[in-house]
Amino acid sequence: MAFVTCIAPVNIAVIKYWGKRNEELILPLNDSISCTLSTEQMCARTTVVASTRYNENKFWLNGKEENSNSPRLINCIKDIKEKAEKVESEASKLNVHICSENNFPTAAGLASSAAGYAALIAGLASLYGVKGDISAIARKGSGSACRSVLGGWVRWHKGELADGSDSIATEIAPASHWPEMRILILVVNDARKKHSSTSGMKQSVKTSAFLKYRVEKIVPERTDQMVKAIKTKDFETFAKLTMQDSNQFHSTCLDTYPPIHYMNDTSHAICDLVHAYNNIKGCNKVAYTFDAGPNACLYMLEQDVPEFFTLIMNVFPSDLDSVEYVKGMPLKVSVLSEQLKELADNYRHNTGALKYIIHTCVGDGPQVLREPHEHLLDKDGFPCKHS
Ligand SMILES: Nc1ncnc2c1ncn2[C@@H]1O[C@H](COP(=O)(O)OP(=O)(O)OP(=O)(O)O)[C@@H](O)[C@H]1O
Ligand SMILES: C[C@@](O)(CCOP(=O)(O)OP(=O)(O)O)CC(=O)O
Repeated sequence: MAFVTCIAPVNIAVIKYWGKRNEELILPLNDSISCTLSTEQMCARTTVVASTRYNENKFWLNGKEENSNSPRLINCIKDIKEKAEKVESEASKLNVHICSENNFPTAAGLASSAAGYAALIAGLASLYGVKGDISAIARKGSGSACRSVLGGWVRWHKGELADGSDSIATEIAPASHWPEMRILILVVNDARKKHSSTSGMKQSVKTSAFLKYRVEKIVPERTDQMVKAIKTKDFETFAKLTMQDSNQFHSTCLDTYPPIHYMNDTSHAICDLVHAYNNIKGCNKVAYTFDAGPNACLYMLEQDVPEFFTLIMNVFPSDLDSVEYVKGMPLKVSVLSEQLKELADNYRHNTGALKYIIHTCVGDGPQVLREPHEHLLDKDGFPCKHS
């Protein structure tokens, strides 16, 4: 029995995917662009094993057995096996046991499905010796997952073909291209969200005329501008486009009937604080973006992190000790100017408005882990006691 364990990253879109033209093949209405986050802080870890001894596929997620017959999982396994047959992989004829864990909240609008399906498909591809593009298969698990099979800055092309074979992800620039880029995730709520992205976007496609306008008129131009801003490392433009696109995505949700609200009062307060801070600094130093949940993902350059982090700590005080409140890469505090102290006083929230903060950076795509102790399945193919 060959075991493969793979870790895969989260990605956060700066041009959002919202709306499908084909539900089954998961084909989007528009191109989208994302940044892959480092797996050092947030990742899905998945172990896969194939054996003649298994009479069915099995799947465990975060220690609990899940349905292994969901159409998305079945489609992904079928597609990767078809590719594996072409390279005459013997293992591809067998059933598989899959065990996965996320080291961050699942289904809370922090892209767990993206990291999870990327880890699964990258793991199966390694098990079966499949080479070449795997983004089109990951896409069938969850649309945004196709962007997590690559590192750095990634574009998911909507594609034109009816079979979806050209709806794939490609790299705009590797993680090393913009090494100063940092990401602060402000976790407002890490509970499972009420409206899934899948059902939310379906309702938007059905009812929002604004979505049609966004897809036809706004995104094509904005995507080109975003590619240029990333390639030239133009933070000012990158930040403006990122915030505008997040706002437009959430406006589309509001234009959906019945309306969908993913952001809450704390999320809106974070937007206001970012704009007030940028205003004081005289340029865009920080950009926010929100996925299908209230949690803020803030992009900024390394040199600006200490000051903005100090401002956040003043605006959103916490009872937690610093290890619990601030996770990920180390963070330094700095001295605030009188003007920023006044800003903090004006925006101060009650203790506990933010649950915690994750500090991370741009990272690479999925990686296969070689050490046996890193597997989540034991020698018989069942979850290890510690997992
Ligand atoms: N590690 C994983 N392996 C396989 N599937 C996973 C994994 N993590 C999450 N999923 C699947 O993704 C579902 C959650 O997806 P959902 O889109 O609701 O939330 P999210 O991905 O965290 O948020 P969003 O896509 O809005 O950022 C889970 O219920 C599960 O089916
Ligand atoms: C708001 C988003 O995060 C939506 C992600 O949607 P999903 O990829 O989770 O949806 P499905 O394809 O139905 O699985 C924006 C984005 O990541 O581009």
